[in-house]
Amino acid sequence: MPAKIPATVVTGFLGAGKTTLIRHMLQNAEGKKIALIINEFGDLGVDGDILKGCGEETCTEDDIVELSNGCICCTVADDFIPTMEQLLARDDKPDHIVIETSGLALPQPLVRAFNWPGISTKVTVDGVVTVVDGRAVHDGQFAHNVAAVDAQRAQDENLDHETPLSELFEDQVACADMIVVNKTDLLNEEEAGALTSRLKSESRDGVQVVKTAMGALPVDVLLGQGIGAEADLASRHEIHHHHHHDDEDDHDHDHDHAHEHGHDEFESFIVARGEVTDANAFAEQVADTIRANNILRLKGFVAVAGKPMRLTLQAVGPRVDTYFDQPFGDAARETRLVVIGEAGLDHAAITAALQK
Ligand SMILES: Nc1nc2c(ncn2[C@@H]2O[C@H](COP(=O)(O)OP(=O)(O)OP(=O)(O)O)[C@@H](O)[C@H]2O)c(=O)[nH]1
Repeated sequence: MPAKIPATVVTGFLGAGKTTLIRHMLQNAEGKKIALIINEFGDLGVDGDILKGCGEETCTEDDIVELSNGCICCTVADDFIPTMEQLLARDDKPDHIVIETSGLALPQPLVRAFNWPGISTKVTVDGVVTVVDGRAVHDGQFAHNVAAVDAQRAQDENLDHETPLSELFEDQVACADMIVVNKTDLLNEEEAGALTSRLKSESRDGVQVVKTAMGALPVDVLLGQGIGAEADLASRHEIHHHHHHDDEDDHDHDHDHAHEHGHDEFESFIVARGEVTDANAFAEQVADTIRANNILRLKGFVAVAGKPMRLTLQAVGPRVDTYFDQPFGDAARETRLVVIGEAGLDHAAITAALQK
């Protein structure tokens, strides 16, 4: 059976920076063929035009599909599923599918749609990325232009118009596998750090919170999370429960000290080593290293003593997946891992921890 095509769901309020982030991703796709499904919201197809205008080989007009029948979570069966089926029936299959939801759709019903027969065997949810307007959320407004969000809500009778924005926001956070705090150019270092800690405490365990401006995140950080969110719906509460975070003082302790004002840079480096004796123990060792060093992604191949096959290792946050993929053949039996994180990673400590 061919491998399932990974699909990333990008959610976040109007104006949070979803289109900006996706555009940056398409322009830096590094040869990945990405198909986009955009859920425009009864408007002029602006996002689609912006993205089609990006002029990259990797995003021809054919690769962009627009849904315009309103809120994606209300029209899953009529609109989203057929669109997805068409995309999957093409000869020229994408390497990755990115779905931009209109700002108000709850991601949960969309994720659930991936369990649909005919879809579930071909696609899997790679991860849900929630983009937040750092400035607006810090200020307790959630969106830059609250009036515009309200107007958007009023346009669609399918949408519940009563739920406060704060609760919709919490639903988006609860469903996220990665939270992108965008617009850090409008926050100072301390504000960005406080917001990051707050979002970490409000999201599920292991969810990554990354800061950026103009959505400028490496494709490797955004895509390839391999979460399989459709199988894990129960943990993504749709119904909002109030959590009390009265531990304001704690914020100082897990404060993320940004190394510079404005947006963070990312870096990656390679750690090589010889064979490992025990695959499971090594996976634990990798998870510990990730936790101790704030690593976003770690992936590569591992040589395990006595095994002719190489072990593929993929980690997103502390979640480490491994599988034997193919024989080493004539290739050197060595372990090579790529470590990705925000700039300032402790190369020496990480290398030592992985070479132990
Ligand atoms: N200052 C600042 N502005 C940004 C940043 N990212 C995006 N913007 C601007 O914010 C506005 C909204 O960005 P979009 O990417 O269109 O936001 P969106 O989430 O796609 O919004 P909709 O498609 O309208 O739901 C645009 O004018 C962007 O140029 C950022 O990091 N900093």
